[in-house]
Amino acid sequence: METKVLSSGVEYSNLPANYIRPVSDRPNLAEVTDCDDIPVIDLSCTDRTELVRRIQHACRVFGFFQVINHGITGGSTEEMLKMAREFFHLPLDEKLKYYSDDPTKTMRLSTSFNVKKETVHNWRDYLRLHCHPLDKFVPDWPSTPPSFKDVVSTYCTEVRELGFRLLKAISESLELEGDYIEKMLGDQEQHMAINYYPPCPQPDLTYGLPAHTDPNALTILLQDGEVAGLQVFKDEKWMAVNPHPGAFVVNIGDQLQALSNGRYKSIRHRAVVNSGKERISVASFLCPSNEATIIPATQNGSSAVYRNFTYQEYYKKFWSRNLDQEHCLELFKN
Ligand SMILES: O=C(O)CCC(=O)C(=O)O
Ligand SMILES: [Fe+2]
Repeated sequence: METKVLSSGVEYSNLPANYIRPVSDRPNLAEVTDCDDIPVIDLSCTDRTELVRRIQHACRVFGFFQVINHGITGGSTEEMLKMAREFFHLPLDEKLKYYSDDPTKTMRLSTSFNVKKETVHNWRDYLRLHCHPLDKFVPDWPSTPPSFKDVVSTYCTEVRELGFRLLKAISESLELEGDYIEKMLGDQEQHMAINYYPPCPQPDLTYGLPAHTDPNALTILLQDGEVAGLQVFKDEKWMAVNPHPGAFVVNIGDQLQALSNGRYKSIRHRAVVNSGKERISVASFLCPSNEATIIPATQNGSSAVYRNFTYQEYYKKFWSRNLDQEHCLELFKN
């Protein structure tokens, strides 16, 4: 690769060899169907029982859902996407000040997934930020574009609040006390991945992000309103989750799969790229505190599917592997 990141201004007419997947591991875009049935849940629903029932159904059957009327204004999400776009359009030298391939860094621009470990790269750049507590991390965030810190920290605060509302409803949907999950996860960390997928000369040969599950507790994804790319694995098929106006895509991460004792699933998903348009997505991850012990909530005398573990232990294992290996939770089974 000529430069460390893809968003360097270089236009590629062919996919560089180190992005080409083997034939057995390509996206088969012609076989992907549109997913019309990922639940769209209206959070302004005043019938709590009904709302919790919908969330329960979505988590059990899909592990994924979308939320609308979630209380975050369109202005805030538009600003967030605009900031993301402006950041990746900065001159290369300006961006490279933030570059690192060390996954332990709390703020870094990087590319692909884990450049030091992987053999085939992914057609993605990303800016990864730790976001909680904000006053600890914001000073280190990019100072260009000038309003980046303000816009992104406002967005982070709003998303965190939304995440806690969702965790409460998810707790209730598991027939646990409303604050059960929050208590178990401790002082939750919040990380953000601002993903930038440039137009790709041969999108059928590579991925933006290959199939993976999210290692954290809950993910709240803001998708580009115009350009699709997210796909979920459902009923043995890949399905496209096309952008829904004003919606966030929410998914259960590995920690909620473990905490729910496997009742809710952390579903495999991936991002594909396209030849015509850049795509942006902003993933906000709520993560247990490092010291939190994840204990499966068994029900009616059932036995625990997973052993107890700390998030620190899990996260270390997750980052030591490749993204496309078996589900990391398999290694924590009883
Ligand atoms: O870009 C997307 O739609 C998916 C991003 C994602 O799955 C992630 O950042 O973990
Ligand atoms: Fe993900």
